[in-house]
Amino acid sequence: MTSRPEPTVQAFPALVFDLDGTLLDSVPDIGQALNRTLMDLGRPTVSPAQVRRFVGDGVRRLVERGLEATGGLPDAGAQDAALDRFMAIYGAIPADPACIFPGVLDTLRALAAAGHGLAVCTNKPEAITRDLLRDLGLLDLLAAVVGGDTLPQRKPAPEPLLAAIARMGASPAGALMVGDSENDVATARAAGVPVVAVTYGYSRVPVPELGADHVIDRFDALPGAIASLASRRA
Ligand SMILES: O=C(O)COP(=O)(O)O
Ligand SMILES: [Mg+2]
Repeated sequence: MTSRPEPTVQAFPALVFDLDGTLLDSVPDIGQALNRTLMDLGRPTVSPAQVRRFVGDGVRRLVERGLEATGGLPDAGAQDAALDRFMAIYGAIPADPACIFPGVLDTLRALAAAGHGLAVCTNKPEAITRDLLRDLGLLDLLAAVVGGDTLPQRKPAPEPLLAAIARMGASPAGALMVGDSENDVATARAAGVPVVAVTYGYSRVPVPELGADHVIDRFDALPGAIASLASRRA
C-alpha cells in the first residue's frame, strides 16, 4: 500500500527558508566580527541594534554600513580589505548552537519527516552558510542551499529563490518561502511564491506591514501556518 502524502506536503512540497533572522540569531556573531574589523581600522564599534539594521543585504553591504556609521566609506581598496578582514574573522568564530532560534531544529525535523523538502535561500555567502549549517547540524536536513554569491542576483531578486526551488526538483507552484524581512517578501512576490514572515527577526519595517500571507511569532507555529495556507488552496 502506498501512502498518500499529507495535504500540507501536497500543497507545499518545497519549503525555502531565509537564514539570518529566521533560522539563526546571527547578530551576536556578525556584530562581534564587524566590531573587530572596525577596531582593527581604528574605528568606534557599533551596537547590536545597529547590526540588526545592517544585516539582510549581504556581507558587502553589511561592512559598508558599518563603515558608513563609523566615520564614512574609505576608498574601494580599503573597503575590499575590510570585507576580507570581516570574512576571515566571521569565518573563524565557532558556530554556537545557542544561535538557533527556539523551536527551529525540532520543527525542521518534523517538517522533513512529514515529507516536505527543505532549502535555505540567504544573502550570506554560500560557502560560509554551508559551514555554519554543517556545524549546527542543519545541513543534512536541507536539499538545497543558495547564498548571496551563488548567482549574479541576490534577494530581493527572484532568481535565488527560483534556483533553490529548482534544485529541490520542485516548481514555484508547490513552494513556500519563510523569512523575516522586506527582501524575503519581495523575493517571494517576484517569484510568485506565497510567504510566511516571522516577527522575531531583523525586519526594518514592522512585520505586519510587510504584506506576507501569514505572520508567525514563533518558529514552532510554522506547521499550523502551512496547514492554514494549504487549506486555502484545497
Ligand atoms: O545579509 C546577509 O548576509 C544574510 O541575510 P539573510 O540570511 O537574512 O538573507
Ligand atoms: Mg533574514
